[in-house]
Amino acid sequence: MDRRVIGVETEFGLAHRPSSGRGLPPDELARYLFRPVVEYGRSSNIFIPNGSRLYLDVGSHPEYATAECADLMDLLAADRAGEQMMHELAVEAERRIAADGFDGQVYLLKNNVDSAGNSYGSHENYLIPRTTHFRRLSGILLPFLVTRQILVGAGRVVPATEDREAHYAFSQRADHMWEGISSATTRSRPIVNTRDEPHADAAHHRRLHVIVGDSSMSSTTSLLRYGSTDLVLRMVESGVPIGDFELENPIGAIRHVSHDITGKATVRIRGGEEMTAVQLQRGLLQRAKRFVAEHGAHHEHVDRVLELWERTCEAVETGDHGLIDQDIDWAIKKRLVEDVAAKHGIGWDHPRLEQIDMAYHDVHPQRGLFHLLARRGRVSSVIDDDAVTHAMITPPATRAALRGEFLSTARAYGAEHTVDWVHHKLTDRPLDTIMLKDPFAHQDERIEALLDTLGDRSSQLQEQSLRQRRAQGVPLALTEKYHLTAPVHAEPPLI
Ligand SMILES: Nc1ncnc2c1ncn2[C@@H]1O[C@H](COP(=O)(O)OP(=O)(O)OP(=O)(O)O)[C@@H](O)[C@H]1O
Ligand SMILES: [Mg+2]
Repeated sequence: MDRRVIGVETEFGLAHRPSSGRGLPPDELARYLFRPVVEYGRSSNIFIPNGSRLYLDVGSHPEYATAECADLMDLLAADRAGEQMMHELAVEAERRIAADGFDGQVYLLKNNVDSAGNSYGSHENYLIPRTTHFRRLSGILLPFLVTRQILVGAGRVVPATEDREAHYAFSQRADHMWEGISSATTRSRPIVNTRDEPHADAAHHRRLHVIVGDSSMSSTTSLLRYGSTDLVLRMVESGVPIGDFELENPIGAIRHVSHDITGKATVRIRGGEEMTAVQLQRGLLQRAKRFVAEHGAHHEHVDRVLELWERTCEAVETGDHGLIDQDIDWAIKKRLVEDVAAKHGIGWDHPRLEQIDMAYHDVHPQRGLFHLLARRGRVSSVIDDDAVTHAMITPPATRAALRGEFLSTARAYGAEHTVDWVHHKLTDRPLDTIMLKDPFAHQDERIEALLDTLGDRSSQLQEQSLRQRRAQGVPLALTEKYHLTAPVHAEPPLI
């Protein structure tokens, strides 16, 4: 596929720490957090003007699903916009909690395990052609994903268990995966989910749902994560020979690899050969480089992706993690934790280090340790703050742009409406439900015509500036794009 849309869903960890006593129970806290969302959309499961979805499931992990993005930089900005959005909701929740006579701070963590060992996800969605041979896809994709954690894992301080000392692992999610490929997401936690819900024209496309990833704090890590996976998919789709890396036991392998930070752990390829994760990744990287040399780069960041991929393999292989400790989440956090351990003369089993691990993922721009390192210039970045602010209120140039425009316009006119990834409906015109099955199409005459039924948009709608939107008194992502300049149904003139 020449172009691909990608979207990422992130579930966040949530906690309340009052100055004394126990915090609010998780479900109550989640309800506080989502109150502005419910006030905005009368539901805790809504689409918002930047084209994304905010969602509170039965549990208490708020979820943000980015809009479908056709450009990697848009995806990274949309992902970071979700963090910023969650932060603004947390600030508002703290204010409301205080107004109700409680105190304490609200913590939102972009990680994948809480202190009780529960896991929550960061799911990737890739548009793929329906013609992709699923057996071939899984034969290459599974080994890639099982070992991808050495490139883009978020790192984890693992406390001691009966049979293992405390140590540092590549991944947060690895221990929580139970199956290679399956159609269930929650019960069996597969690495790749095959539920067939393409949110596109089912005759031509599928949506590949990757469940295995750790959430990324570093945008450089994100670039490598989505960029390398996209390249592997392109190779599969184009049918070039990639070699046989199929694993004998993917679930055994994913844990084994995660817990050996030396990178020496081997996995068995079906048929007998043993390989380290680095050897396997290097094998795929060599093929990806050859593929790019032969077919050309399909976007401007391909060289950077390949360079990061290579450098990270090198760092794991040589043990010289300094090569990537500004770029790759597990290595950035490992260095941070090691610095603290050295300063205080404590070992991996010290609870303080688990706290540092958690605090790395705190989305609070002042309190979070990743953000602290960013302010000190200790980590690299591939997107800037303005792009993130922009992405909070602006959909990417895909079908999401139509979704955002539809929502913002209907809201300005006070017209009841419903949208999802594909459907657009004004409640009082149910027969005109519009389906947008092409995720790339960001213009559509049917949407324009439907919105025209609401009024003369060019004379009646005024777009709000960023400053005006910030002054609306709600989290930025939930502000109105348009202001209605004149009443729509004017009184009939008096004769
Ligand atoms: N055609 C598509 N191809 C790839 N990704 C898509 C496509 N359409 C939408 N997406 C992305 O897929 C994700 C869907 O998120 P959503 O949480 O709604 O789905 P889900 O995980 O299947 O549902 P749930 O979380 O309710 O189980 C979003 O990030 C969105 O941008
Ligand atoms: Mg989801």
